[in-house]
Amino acid sequence: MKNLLTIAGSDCSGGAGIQADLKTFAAHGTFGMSVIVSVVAENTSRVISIHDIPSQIVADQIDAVFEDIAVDGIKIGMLSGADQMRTVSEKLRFYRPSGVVLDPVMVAKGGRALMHPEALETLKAEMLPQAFLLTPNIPEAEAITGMEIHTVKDMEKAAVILRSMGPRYVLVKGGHLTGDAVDILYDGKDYRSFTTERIPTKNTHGTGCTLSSAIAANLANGAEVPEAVSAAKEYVTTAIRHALPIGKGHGPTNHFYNLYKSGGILQ
Ligand SMILES: Nc1ncnc2c1ncn2[C@@H]1O[C@H](COP(=O)(O)OP(=O)(O)OP(=O)(O)O)[C@@H](O)[C@H]1O
Ligand SMILES: Cc1ncc(CO)c(N)n1
Repeated sequence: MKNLLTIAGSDCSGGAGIQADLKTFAAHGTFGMSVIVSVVAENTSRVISIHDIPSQIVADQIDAVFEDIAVDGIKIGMLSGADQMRTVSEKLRFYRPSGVVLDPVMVAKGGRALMHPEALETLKAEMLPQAFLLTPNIPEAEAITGMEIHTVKDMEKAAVILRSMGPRYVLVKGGHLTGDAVDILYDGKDYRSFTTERIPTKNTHGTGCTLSSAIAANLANGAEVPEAVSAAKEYVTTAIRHALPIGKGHGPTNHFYNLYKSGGILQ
């Protein structure tokens, strides 16, 4: 069994962040571990408050994992500020894990910032060069590149700019456009698009976290990048199709349907 680590924020309502990542890891038959960078008091409707864990405790959590357990795959999600980014970046340079999937989380579905806007330059300088695969959604890709994205062609242009900032692969997610849900993967040479029909639902809390964790798990389980993305896209689509209508806002993705499908749950 492979060991997967998520470095991200905690969503107490269970739909996004660390909680979505650990559920996704388990559904992929991997052993999930977590380094909590921020505790977010949030639910399907709103973010109430954000408490950043002190940098030393973030660093200690990373040491605790790496000094003891082989890390086969890693996903990085919400990093609220420049301090958190510098701490994580320093530890990545020290431990040099391979296959870092970086989801540059900036804003929650309800609109509240999960990353301080002043940290954008640190994200670019410290984090992007360490990413094997970067998975921005449209607003994140716009913020990092400074360009507007309205079409799949724009997504391709943004992917080129993003890749020039360091990551080996870029996956621009099209969840925020209209029409089919199209994601674009760029490897420096070719584009590959991953397309599914848009599911008419408001229950999309945690889709990005689910997708990036599924990619990290698939990579650790031995898939090549296009196959890892393709299988993760299928995973998140199933998780959205069966998303749970719980809470008053954007309900969470459903990991259990994927488990039923894979035979991981016997009934
Ligand atoms: N309504 C939908 N139907 C089908 N697929 C969707 C839908 N919404 C998003 N997706 C897909 O879900 C994945 C996550 O994309 P999205 O753009 O929603 O990420 P995100 O905004 O980072 O999510 P998060 O809310 O976790 O921050 C992508 O593969 C995207 O194409
Ligand atoms: C902790 C956390 N990470 C990521 C997201 C984005 O979905 C969220 N809402 N909360």
